Amino acid sequence: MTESVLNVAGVSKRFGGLQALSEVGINITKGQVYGLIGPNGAGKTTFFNVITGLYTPDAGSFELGGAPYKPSAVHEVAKAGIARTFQNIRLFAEMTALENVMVGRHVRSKSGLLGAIFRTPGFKAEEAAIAKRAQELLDYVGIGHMSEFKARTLSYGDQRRLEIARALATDPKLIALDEPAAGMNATEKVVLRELIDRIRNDGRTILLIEHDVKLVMGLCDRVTVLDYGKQIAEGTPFDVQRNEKVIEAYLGAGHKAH
Ligand SMILES: Nc1ncnc2c1ncn2[C@@H]1O[C@H](COP(=O)(O)OP(=O)(O)OP(=O)(O)O)[C@@H](O)[C@H]1O
Repeated sequence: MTESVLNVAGVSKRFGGLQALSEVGINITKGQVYGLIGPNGAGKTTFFNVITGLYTPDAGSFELGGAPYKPSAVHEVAKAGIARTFQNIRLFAEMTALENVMVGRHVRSKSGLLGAIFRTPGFKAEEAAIAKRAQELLDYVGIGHMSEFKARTLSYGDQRRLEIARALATDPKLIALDEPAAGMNATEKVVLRELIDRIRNDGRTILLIEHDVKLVMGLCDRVTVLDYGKQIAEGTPFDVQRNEKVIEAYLGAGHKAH
C-alpha cells in the first residue's frame, strides 16, 4: 500500500459571494510530484493558501503523514511538515543566501530563543550544525558558491532556487512550490526541472502549482485540474490532457489559456 503524505477532502472556501473552492480533494503519496493546474482564477492559490494555513477553510478534512492536522496557522503548518515557496518570491533581501536557509532550519532547532540570547554552548553547537546543513542545501540546489551573497543580489532563477533550499531546510514531509517557473527563461526552466526531479528521486514529495503546462506534464505523476473552484479532472498527465472538460476549460471563452 502506498503511503499517503497529504490527504485532503471536501475543501471549500467562499469569499463573499464567490465560491473559490467547492469540495476539492487530493491524495498525494510519498515520492510523488503532484500538479495543480487550471486557468486563471481557478482557485489554485486559494487551495495552496488553505493547506498552508494562510486561509481558513469553510470545510474540509486534512491529514498529513497519516495524522489529522489543522492548517490553522502558518508556523504550525511548517512544524507539522509542509514547507512552501511563494509565487512572489519572499526572501529576506538583506540577509545572505546562507542566512536565509538557516532561518528555515530554525523551525527544527531545539535550543530556542533563550539559548540564542545567552549564546549557550548548546546554542553555538547547534548554530554551527545549522550553518553546515544550510551550506549543503545551497550546494544541493546549485548555488553553494553564492552563500555569502545578499539574497537581493541573486538572479531571479537563483532566488527561486534559494527559496527551495530554504523550504528543504525545514525537512518537510511535503514541499509545496507555488509557480516555481514563473518568470524563468527556457534554460532556467530546464535547470529547475532537473532540480525538482532530483528532489523527488531523493525521496521527497512535492505539490506544484504551475502555469507552464509542458513542465507540469513532463514532471508530475498525477495532476488535478481546477476550474471555477471545482475539480474537473484528476489523474495522470496522459489522461488529464485528453479529458474533454479540461480541454474545454482551457479553450473556453473568458479564460486565458497558459
Ligand atoms: N483574498 C481574497 N478575497 C476575495 N477573493 C479572492 C481572494 N483570493 C482569491 N480570490 C478570488 O478567488 C478566485 C480564485 O483565485 P485564485 O487566486 O485562487 O486562483 P488561481 O487559480 O490561483 O489564479 P491564477 O492562476 O491567476 O493565480 C478568484 O476569482 C479570485 O479573485
